[in-house]
Amino acid sequence: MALPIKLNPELDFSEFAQAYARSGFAAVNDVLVTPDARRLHKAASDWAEWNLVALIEGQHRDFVGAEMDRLEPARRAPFDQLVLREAQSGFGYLFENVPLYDAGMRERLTNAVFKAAFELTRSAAFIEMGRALTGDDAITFADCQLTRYRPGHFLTRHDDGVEGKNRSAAFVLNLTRDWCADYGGVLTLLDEAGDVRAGLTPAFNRLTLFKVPQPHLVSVVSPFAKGARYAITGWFRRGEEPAL
Ligand SMILES: O=C(O)CCC(=O)C(=O)O
Ligand SMILES: [Fe+2]
Repeated sequence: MALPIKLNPELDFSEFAQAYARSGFAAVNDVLVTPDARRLHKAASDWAEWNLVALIEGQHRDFVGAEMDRLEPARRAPFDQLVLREAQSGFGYLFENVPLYDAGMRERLTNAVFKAAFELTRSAAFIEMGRALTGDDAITFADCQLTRYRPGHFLTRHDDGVEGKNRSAAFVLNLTRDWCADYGGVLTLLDEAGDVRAGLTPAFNRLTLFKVPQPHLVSVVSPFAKGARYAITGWFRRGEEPAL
């Protein structure tokens, strides 16, 4: 069992709650105790068993990331074409993940640090933080995944509103180091006209929270990005937690 991963006890959420109420989003720096954020970043950057997830012909698909990396270019190209076609036609994505919530709930997380991160998102302190930041006392639980975006990965415009999921707010606990906007992977919030309301460049140990539904995207990671964009992304949800 790894040590727990803890929220920074020095944070006062009230000023962020005001920003959230005013603009529908807020960014909280240093959200985790720093050594815990470092531990999580190290576990993610050492991890070799990522799923590659993509939307293909309207279906969510999961692949073994390491196997996809080993494909010869001629065999990989048709896959990439399908992924790009999806993005052209409206909604598409390509990135890697560890399904923290789905695997955690089934007790299938093998990595002790990821398990500690899952436990954090199950804790009363985490749900309390969601309530305090959003002002939504109806929040009862959170679900999430760990994600890695490498060059060429993206998530096109969508609003996170899914019938029956009761999502109050989306959160992105960013764990990316040594990044800048030029590298892409920017969480981009849009207005109704499609103009950019806010661009949140990946930053280590920063939590971004935004109201659902709200149009947003993760910009494509550039070919010259160094390293990868790591984040735990998920939702604070209302009501009864669905059975597995
Ligand atoms: O990683 C992010 O910044 C946002 C991810 C997102 O929008 C989603 O998973 O729905
Ligand atoms: Fe989203």
